[in-house]
Amino acid sequence: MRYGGVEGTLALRHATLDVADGEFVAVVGPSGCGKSTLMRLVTGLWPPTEGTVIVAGREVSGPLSIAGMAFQNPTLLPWRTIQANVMLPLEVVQPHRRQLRAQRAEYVAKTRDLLRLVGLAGFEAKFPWQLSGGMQQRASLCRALIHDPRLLMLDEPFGALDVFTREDLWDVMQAVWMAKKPTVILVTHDLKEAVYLADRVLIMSARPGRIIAERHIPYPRPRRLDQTYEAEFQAIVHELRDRISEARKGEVADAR
Ligand SMILES: Nc1ncnc2c1ncn2[C@@H]1O[C@H](COP(=O)(O)OP(=O)(O)OP(=O)(O)O)[C@@H](O)[C@H]1O
Repeated sequence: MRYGGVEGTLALRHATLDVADGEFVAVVGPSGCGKSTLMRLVTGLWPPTEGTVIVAGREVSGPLSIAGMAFQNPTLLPWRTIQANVMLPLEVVQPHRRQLRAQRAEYVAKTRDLLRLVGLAGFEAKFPWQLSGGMQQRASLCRALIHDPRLLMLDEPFGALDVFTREDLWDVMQAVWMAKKPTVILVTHDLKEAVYLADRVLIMSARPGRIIAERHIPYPRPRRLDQTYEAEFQAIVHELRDRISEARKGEVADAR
C-alpha cells in the first residue's frame, strides 16, 4: 500500500495475514509501521494500491457494513444523546435501517442492554460532553457493536485512557467478545493489553510494514487482571517487546 502516487510513502509491503472467524487478534509494531493503514484496508476505507483484501469470502471493494469500528478518539456526535449515538449504525447499515422504524422498541432495548453491559446504565439520555472520556469510550464501543458486526476493528480504542479505566474496559471487551464472538482485530501499542485480550499477537516490522512474527497466547478465558502480574505473562510481554525493538533497529538500518 502506497500513499500519494508512485513517489509517495510506502506504508505496507507484502503485508499478508489470515484471521479466522471468531478469532481475537492484536497487531503491534513500531510507531508509523502501517497498523492504521492495515485497518483502513481491511474495512474498505482505502483501496489497496496492490494486493487484495478478502473478508468473509469476498474481496473488499468499499466500506464494509459487517464491520464495527472504534478508534482512540471516541468520535461521538455532540448533538446526539448517548442512546442516539449508539443507535447511529442502525440508521445506516441494512437490514437494520429497513427494520428500525417498525422495530424501534426492540432496538432501543438492545441499546440499553449493551450500555448496561459496559456500565453505562442510566446514561442513555445524557450528551457526550456530560460523560468522562472513559465513559465516552465505552459508549463508542457500544456503537461499534450495536449492529452485531461479525468483524470488529479496534484502532487503539483504550490508548487515551488512564490505566484503571483501560483495565476496566479490557474486561468489558473480554465480556463482549465471550458473549458475541465477533472476529476482532485490535491495533495497540500496549503489549500487556495485547497479551491480555488476544488469542494471537501479530508483530509488524518497521515501515513498510509486514507481519514478521506471531505469538499465540495460551490462556483460557475469562482471563483475570491478576494474571498480568504473573511471571509467565510478563515473560510473553518481554518477548514481544524484544521483537519490536529488533524491528525498530531494522528501521534505523533501513533509514541509512
Ligand atoms: N493519508 C495518508 N497520506 C499519506 N501518508 C500516510 C497517510 N496515512 C498514513 N500515511 C503514512 O503511512 C505510514 C503508516 O502510517 P499508519 O498511520 O498506518 O501507521 P501506524 O502504525 O498506525 O502509526 P502509529 O503507531 O504511530 O499510530 C506513515 O509513514 C504515515 O506517515
